[in-house]
Amino acid sequence: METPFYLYDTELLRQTLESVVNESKRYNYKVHYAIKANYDDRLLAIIREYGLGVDCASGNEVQKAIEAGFDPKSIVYAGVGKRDKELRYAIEQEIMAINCESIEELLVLDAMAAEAGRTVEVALRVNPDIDPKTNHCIDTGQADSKFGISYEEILDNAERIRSLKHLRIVGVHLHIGSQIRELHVFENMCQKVNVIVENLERLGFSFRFVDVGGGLGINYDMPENEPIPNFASLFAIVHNHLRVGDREVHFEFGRSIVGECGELITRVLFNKTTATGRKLLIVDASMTELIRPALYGSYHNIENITAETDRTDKYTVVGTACESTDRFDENVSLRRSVRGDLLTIKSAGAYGMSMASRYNLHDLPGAVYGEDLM
Ligand SMILES: Cc1ncc(COP(=O)(O)O)c(C=O)c1O
Ligand SMILES: N[C@@H](CCCC[NH3+])C(=O)O
Repeated sequence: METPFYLYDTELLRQTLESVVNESKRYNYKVHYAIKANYDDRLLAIIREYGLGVDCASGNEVQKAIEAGFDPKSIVYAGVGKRDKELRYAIEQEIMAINCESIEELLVLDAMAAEAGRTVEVALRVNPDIDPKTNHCIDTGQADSKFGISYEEILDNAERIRSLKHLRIVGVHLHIGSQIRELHVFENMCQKVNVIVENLERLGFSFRFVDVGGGLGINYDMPENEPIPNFASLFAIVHNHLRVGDREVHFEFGRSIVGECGELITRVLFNKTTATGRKLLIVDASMTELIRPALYGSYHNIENITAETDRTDKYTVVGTACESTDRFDENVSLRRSVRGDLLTIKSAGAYGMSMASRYNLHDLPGAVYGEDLM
């Protein structure tokens, strides 16, 4: 296989899915997979075997999930800016719920549902105003965020929302952010959700489910120490703090399902030293295969997997794209690396391939699956 390529440990994916399914069963929680994290066909086929639903962020993602064999009734669709054709497609497919993120979207959807002669099941995506203590680039539930409708705006419009004849408001949805490692944040989230749900039900809403989103973080620093994320702890927090009544509880995990099972394999092209003395290791991958370091300053653990020496050097690992932020890490200690060596960039299964681009007309990377190597 030509480098760079993604290598997926399908056995680890299966173990991760087993863990999330077994832990969620204890409380009867329903788990959706956030397909934006990685929509590779082979991975989707495995995820489907474990009975997860799908959380989508575009009409094309809904279509992909349906083509991959997921039951439309197990698909939810959120997004601040759904185009008319995407809303119409979701109505047609009769998915589990369209998660609306503005009052205007609710009004437009109601009119479209009327036109289609349907009643559409909807969840209100609430912005709970919570600091998820993660990288600010990937938080989604603070007051000023573009995501969700503020609780106050829902209260002000409660009557109007309830009067929409072609929508059945069946759920409350929220997602406070991604790569959350401080799990106590979810405790605050549950307390806010309790107030929101109970007050809205007092106003006459009746919710079949509460969807608390995804966000469970993975261990980018030391992936070997924690290959499977701690679903049990998150579920226990939600169990202890969310007042559920007879409502279903749904989750939407992306990174925690596929993050650790993928790595990006890249080859060293050149060594060079800048005039300031910085040792650059130029590899054949770039931000076009894995944009997270360039986009958010995110850290991924890197290792030289073919070096023949144990002596190390400090490198700045940079990619081939014509952008100065195209670097994977700075001042990283690696076994002494020469042209032709292979490096692995770890924990790249989520938001790696799915965010790849063809900038500089780069080819998209291929994929290799562990189960084919046995
Ligand atoms: C609405 C929604 N649900 C689920 C997810 C999945 O999040 P994560 O990959 O952090 O589990 C995201 C992405 O952050 C999202 O925006
Ligand atoms: N793509 C992001 C997270 C955003 C997830 C979707 N809201 C990442 O790589 O961390």
